[in-house]
Amino acid sequence: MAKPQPKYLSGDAAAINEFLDRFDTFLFDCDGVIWSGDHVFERVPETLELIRSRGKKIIFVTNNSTKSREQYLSKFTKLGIPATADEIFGSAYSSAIYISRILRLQPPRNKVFVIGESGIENELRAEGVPFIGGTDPSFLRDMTPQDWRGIADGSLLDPDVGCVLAGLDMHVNYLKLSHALHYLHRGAVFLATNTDATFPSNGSLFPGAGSIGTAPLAYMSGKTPLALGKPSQAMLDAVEGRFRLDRARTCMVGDRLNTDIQFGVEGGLGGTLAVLTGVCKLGDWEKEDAPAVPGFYVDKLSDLLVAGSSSG
Ligand SMILES: O=C(O)[C@H](O)[C@H](O)COP(=O)(O)O
Ligand SMILES: [Mg+2]
Repeated sequence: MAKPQPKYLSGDAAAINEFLDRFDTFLFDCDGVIWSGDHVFERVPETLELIRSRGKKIIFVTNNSTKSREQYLSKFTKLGIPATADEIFGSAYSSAIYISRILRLQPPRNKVFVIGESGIENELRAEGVPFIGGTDPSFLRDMTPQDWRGIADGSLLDPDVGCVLAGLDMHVNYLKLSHALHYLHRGAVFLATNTDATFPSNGSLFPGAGSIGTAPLAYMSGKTPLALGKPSQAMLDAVEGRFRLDRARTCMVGDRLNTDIQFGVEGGLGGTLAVLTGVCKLGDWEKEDAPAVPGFYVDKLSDLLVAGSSSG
């Protein structure tokens, strides 16, 4: 059976108006759609304003765990993109609420060992979840003979660690991974904020969270983490619960087939829009092993601007 073909919208004002009229809520991915690093794609702020002016709800759903909602709000503000902290739902937040409200680790083994940046730490702190590792400077160094011995005999390990959470860590090293491995050996729950293989930034691709922490730890421990970012339906359920989404009137906009588009398709959302400014390239969805096919696609997000402020 022929694969469904996504509808190309760029340059077609009537089709874009019809597309926008189908949805009340737009879930926007960030890296590769809104920006690439600190570079905001052309006319993205106007495009978001157009969508708001048509009475649509906007929610930013990012797998990037390096920032908390508050830290993202600062980035949006710094880059001149109107947004509120309430509209931001990141994988660091998704992971923190999963740990505090669903996993509910019981003391004393309720501490999290973090492979990741301050975004995870800030969201865990906001949920009252204790943690170690992460950006702690005492982990940003080479292994010493004491480390080898102390990790092996457990004297350097914290007995209260009951979970290892792995995200995008720009400072990962042998010491952190060694601690994480030994906590997993001791039965700690293995979670990942997301498993993206690459990270789109500065117009190119860099190592992603999945390649930095999650995959190496899974390989060395023989364990598979529970991933809490897109395409995880646990994240969509959390977004739905938080924002009272009508899935049929909701569209996921993203640059990656095996996170954003798969998230929307498996979640039964009314639509998915692929944007070709990030990871996904034209026709990737036609490949035999494509994880999902978007309903629509555009070359860049601002192509939606031809619609104009009033519906068709
Ligand atoms: O490696 C990562 O964590 C991802 O590449 C990055 O987070 C993607 O973020 P998103 O496109 O979901 O905003
Ligand atoms: Mg993206």
